[in-house]
Amino acid sequence: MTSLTEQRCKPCEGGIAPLSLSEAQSLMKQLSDVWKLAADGRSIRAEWKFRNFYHAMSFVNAVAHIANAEDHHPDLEVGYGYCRMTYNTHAIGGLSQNDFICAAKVDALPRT
Ligand SMILES: C[C@H](O)[C@H](O)[C@H]1CNC2=NC(N)=NC(=O)C2=N1
Repeated sequence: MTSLTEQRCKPCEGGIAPLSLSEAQSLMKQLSDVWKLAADGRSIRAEWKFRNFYHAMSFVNAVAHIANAEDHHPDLEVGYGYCRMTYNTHAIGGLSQNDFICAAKVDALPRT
């Protein structure tokens, strides 16, 4: 199995089925415990705490780099000392492999 961090997102503009709940549950095993699968299986969500605003923004900038490189973009809430992040694939109204690839790459970022 190729690890998620070694995979690249594929452009998605619809036309594929979202991952089933059991497919999503299986991919969750490759992510860190910070990621939670929504009860409806349509998104994944994580929250981190940081020392201050600057550290949160530094993390979010690294996430922006991943989003740009993969052309797949999280929904973000960021403020003093925290960041909350949701991935889903808007084009299909649910989860795709792209969401898990990006979440794994976020997991691999250094944390300060
Ligand atoms: C072609 C390109 O992959 C799409 O426009 C992308 C861009 N980023 C995206 N990000 C997310 N989260 N969902 C999408 O459906 C999506 N679509």
